[in-house]
Amino acid sequence: MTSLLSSSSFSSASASASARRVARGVSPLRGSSSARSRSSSSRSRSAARPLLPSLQAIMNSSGSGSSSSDVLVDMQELRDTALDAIRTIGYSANDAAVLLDVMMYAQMRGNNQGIIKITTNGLARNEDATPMRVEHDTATCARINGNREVGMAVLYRATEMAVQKAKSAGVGIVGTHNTSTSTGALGYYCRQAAKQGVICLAFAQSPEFVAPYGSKEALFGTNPIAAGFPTSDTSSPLVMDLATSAYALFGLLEAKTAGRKIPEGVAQDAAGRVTTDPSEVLDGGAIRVFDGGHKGSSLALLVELLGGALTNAAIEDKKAKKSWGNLVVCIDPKQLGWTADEFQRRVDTVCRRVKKCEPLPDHGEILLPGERGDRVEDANERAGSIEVEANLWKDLQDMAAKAPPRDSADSATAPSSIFAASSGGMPESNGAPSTSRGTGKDSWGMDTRLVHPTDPCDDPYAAVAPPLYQTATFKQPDAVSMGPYDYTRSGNPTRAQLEHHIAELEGGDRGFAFASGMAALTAVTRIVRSGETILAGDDIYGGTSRLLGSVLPKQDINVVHVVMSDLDAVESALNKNKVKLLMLESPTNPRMQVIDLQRISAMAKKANPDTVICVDNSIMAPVYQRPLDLGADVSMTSATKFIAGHSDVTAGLLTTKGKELGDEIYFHQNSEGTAASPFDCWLSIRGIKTMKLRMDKQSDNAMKIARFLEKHPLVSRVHYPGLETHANHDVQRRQASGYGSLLSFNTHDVNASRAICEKSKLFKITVSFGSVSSLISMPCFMSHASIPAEVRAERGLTDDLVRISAGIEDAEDLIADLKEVMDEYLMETTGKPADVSASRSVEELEARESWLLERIRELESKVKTSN
Ligand SMILES: N[C@@H](CCSC[C@H](N)C(=O)O)C(=O)O
Repeated sequence: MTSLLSSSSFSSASASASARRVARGVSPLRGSSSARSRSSSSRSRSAARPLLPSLQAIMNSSGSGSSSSDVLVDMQELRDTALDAIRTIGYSANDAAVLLDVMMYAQMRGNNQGIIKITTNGLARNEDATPMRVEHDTATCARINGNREVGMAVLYRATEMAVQKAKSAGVGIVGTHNTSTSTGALGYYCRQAAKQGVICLAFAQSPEFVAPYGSKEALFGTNPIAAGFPTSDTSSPLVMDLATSAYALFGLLEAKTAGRKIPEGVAQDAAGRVTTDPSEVLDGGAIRVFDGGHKGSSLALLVELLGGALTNAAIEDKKAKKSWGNLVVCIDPKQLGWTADEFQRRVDTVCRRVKKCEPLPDHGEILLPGERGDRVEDANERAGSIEVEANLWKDLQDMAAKAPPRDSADSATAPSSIFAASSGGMPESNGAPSTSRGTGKDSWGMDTRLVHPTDPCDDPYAAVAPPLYQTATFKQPDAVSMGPYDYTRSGNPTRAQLEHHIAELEGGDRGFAFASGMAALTAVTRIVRSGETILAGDDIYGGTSRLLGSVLPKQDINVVHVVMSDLDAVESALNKNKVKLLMLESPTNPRMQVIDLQRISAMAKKANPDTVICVDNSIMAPVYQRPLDLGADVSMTSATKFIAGHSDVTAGLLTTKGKELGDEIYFHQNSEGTAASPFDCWLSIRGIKTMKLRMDKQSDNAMKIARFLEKHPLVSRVHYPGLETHANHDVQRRQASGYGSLLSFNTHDVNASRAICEKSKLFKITVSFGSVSSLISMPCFMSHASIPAEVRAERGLTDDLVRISAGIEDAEDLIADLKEVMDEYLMETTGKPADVSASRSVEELEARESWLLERIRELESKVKTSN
């Protein structure tokens, strides 16, 4: 999948093309170079006053401190090594690719925001990070809570969203807050956006280092502003990127480390006197604004307001609060009446005129903003290699050597899209509910669409809460003609309201409400005739497994199971069998495998265009995933779960594409009397309105629980698509916009699992999921008990598996509840407290060992930082 922002001129493809021009490997360089002088000072150790951890780390970066030379590194090798090094920090393949792309932009241009961040702890992952969340979203604006995720990934996402909004609504304004790591060179984001044909402005607010004009006190960050303008050379927009400070913070740190002075007039000491001693600046002094006057101060204030006040970032005590903000503004020039070409030509004209201005006698060529960096980048690209400071390169290689083996996803050195669907290079069918919209009803976001369904019943009293038509029959106009409804089995206005709403939410042609999820799935199987074949996964809900294994074979329907996460196996099963119905779940119930819905749907249609693809979407629901957009023909969401949300309804909703399929499903719903009751529909209509609020909270809780479980010695494996360690974490990020409330885990000890379920106080032992209350179950004895034991064993579904559906309680209470029970069990069975490893199986010990190694790495990096 190509990202909206991934068309960088130094993407891995172009880098590898140039890389072919030089021999792989490194060679020492002689003589000086700007790259060398930029990086050499970072080798020295120095005890700076504690600043931001990443900046402190830069000062402490490894190396001998003796003289060294730069080395010439093949570009592709640098990218590969840097990517591996980033992976050791624990980022997902996609995040790692984003970070690499942002830093390589700087590295290639000789800017100090490059890969040194990797080896100097500048990308340290935050322990408390949870997935960033779009917490406010309209057609033109959005605000992202970075949830302490890495700054570059958050700003990347914000830029994607701003571009999308600008393309669909003319303007896109996206703010971010709650990140406290560097966003790298701001120009990167503006360039990527401008390559998409929009004007982009970016503002980054950061902690207190710069004094307002006339003041002693540091209040502003270096507060850069960047802008990108599309030009007629679409691969090379005009990009400007300027700090509003007179001197870069990094430069100050470098000067201190190297024992150098800083230029006169760029900074002041604690008393506000101009100083050239970097230590005095760092010791209670401040950097000055770039012009040392009120204009620079006004621009720094502008960034503080746009990047901080507007975005919900910290605006006081910023160093301690660690919530920095960014704002991205994208404007489609078409909004001012230009075609793309016309505007680009106008930008060219202005730039040409600037370039042609007669220089002052003592001034050489007039350069446009970014032109010097462009030239360095071009030269590096042409050479296919780049100078890297020797110690930095060694540190990077040492880190990379510890990277786990790559799988195919890890090999991508250009980022794929993160979450939001985009029109610029991402397939239209991305199943994550779109965050970019135009105007009008079709353009509304999910929160709005949940609350404002179209009313197909045209209620004469315009009741805000739709009426409940609790009636079995409807009086007819006369004995020989029929009104819109006659009998509730055949149709009911309350049901019609729900059916219409689910079709709107899933993006289908027709919706149906059934008495249960199983009734809905059974109706779908009615399209399969005797002798035809259904292909299904092997990790599937027990009820579906029973339908496929014990009901349909009685009608001579063939059922083939395949490991759905194995795409080769799926392809071969699709080619070997003429599949009439393909039944998928993603994530799967109960082991939370993520299935690539888009790829499998495409494979199925290629093998047989008549195959009907049905996805059980109950775990994600349309709030997080829209299977029809990913190529499915039918989507089923159990209304018992998140839709109704309060464990008080049993119902199942189907959405179909196309008239023929819809008519056939309706025929069976009516003929077999499997529709949902009006009251269940009414409760579901009511539940839908708060669904996203609930699901977001439940997902946050699930993530926190998953992270807790991951580290508990009683747990051998956690299955949750939100964890970076999940095999298909990236597929989940691509096809869905959340991770959901459901997770499962193994203990390899049925008694331990039982104790957890039975002794916890806040988790109710029940089947089902999606309730406001947290639920816990042992699938093999409960939801999946109908699958024969030998089939479960064959599928690797073990008795010790525990499934949790996180509710909306306080995460801290839920975790404390689990912790108490789990620690107690360990104590009782091993006589040792929870943090002492009990006698365990080889697999458990291996899992424990990797966890311990990970902890050691973390501690080592902390020690390195505080040295
Ligand atoms: N006794 C029921 C089990 C229902 S499980 C409900 C739900 N879909 C889940 O996954 O928990 C049965 O036999 O079907």
